[in-house]
Amino acid sequence: MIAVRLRGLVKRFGTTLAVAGVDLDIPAGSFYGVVGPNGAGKTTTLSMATGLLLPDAGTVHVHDVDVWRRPQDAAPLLGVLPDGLRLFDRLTGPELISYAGLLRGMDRDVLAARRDDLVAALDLGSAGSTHVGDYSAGMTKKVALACALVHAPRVLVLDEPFEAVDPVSATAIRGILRGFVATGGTVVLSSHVMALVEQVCDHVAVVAQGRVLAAGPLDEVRAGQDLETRFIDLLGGARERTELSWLRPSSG
Ligand SMILES: Nc1ncnc2c1ncn2[C@@H]1O[C@H](COP(=O)(O)OP(=O)(O)OP(=O)(O)O)[C@@H](O)[C@H]1O
Repeated sequence: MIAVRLRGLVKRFGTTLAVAGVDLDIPAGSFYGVVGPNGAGKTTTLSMATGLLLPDAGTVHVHDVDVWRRPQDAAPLLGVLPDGLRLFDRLTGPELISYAGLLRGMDRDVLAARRDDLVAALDLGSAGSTHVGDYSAGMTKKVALACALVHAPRVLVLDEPFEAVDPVSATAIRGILRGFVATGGTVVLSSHVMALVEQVCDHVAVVAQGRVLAAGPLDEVRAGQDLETRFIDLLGGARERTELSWLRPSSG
């Protein structure tokens, strides 16, 4: 069963072809990593896959629901942690989670119980009545993740979920995501940290210049190498380094 099916996705920004025809099948129950260099088109692809950015061409299906034709049916299936998300700065973390649940039309009692569970699981309680606008980058990531989880979606799409998150919280998040996948959920995440992708993901897609260079089960894609080496191979080898000869304290 396919959880997310992307076909022929294209997006241009002016003269920049950010996504140049992406086809991808993300199996249900997989922990899927999307990796690629800066500017590869990961964020643009995930934004189109989750109904946040209108594609110029192509289709997106989440559990056979066409995201762009039936957004109301697709929304309950999806939990999204977008890149650079703007949150309501004047709410506390728990208020923001409640707000996300109310927008989803959740029952208030169910919502209150889940909000408390999420605050405990993601260690957000220590922030007390601090407004989200005053949160650290890692705390912001965690509260945004809580908002993506509160309605118990079937597919989670997370843009750089571990960025700026401390190791203790990262372990907690990994545990939550692994439990979600173990019970039939699907996680799609983008990351620059190959070691993390190798540790948590069972499938991976390598994206560059808006195209998928390789995709499938992790072991197939890395083909006996570690993911970082394979990634650099796929991208045509490490770029030649420009020597910054002026940046040598000893030469001055
Ligand atoms: N709103 C926008 N307007 C103009 N160009 C954009 C916009 N969003 C993305 N781009 C361009 O599209 C290309 C793909 O960007 P995208 O953010 O999808 O890459 P990414 O793989 O997520 O990169 P990173 O790893 O650096 O976050 C880049 O060339 C970027 O400059």
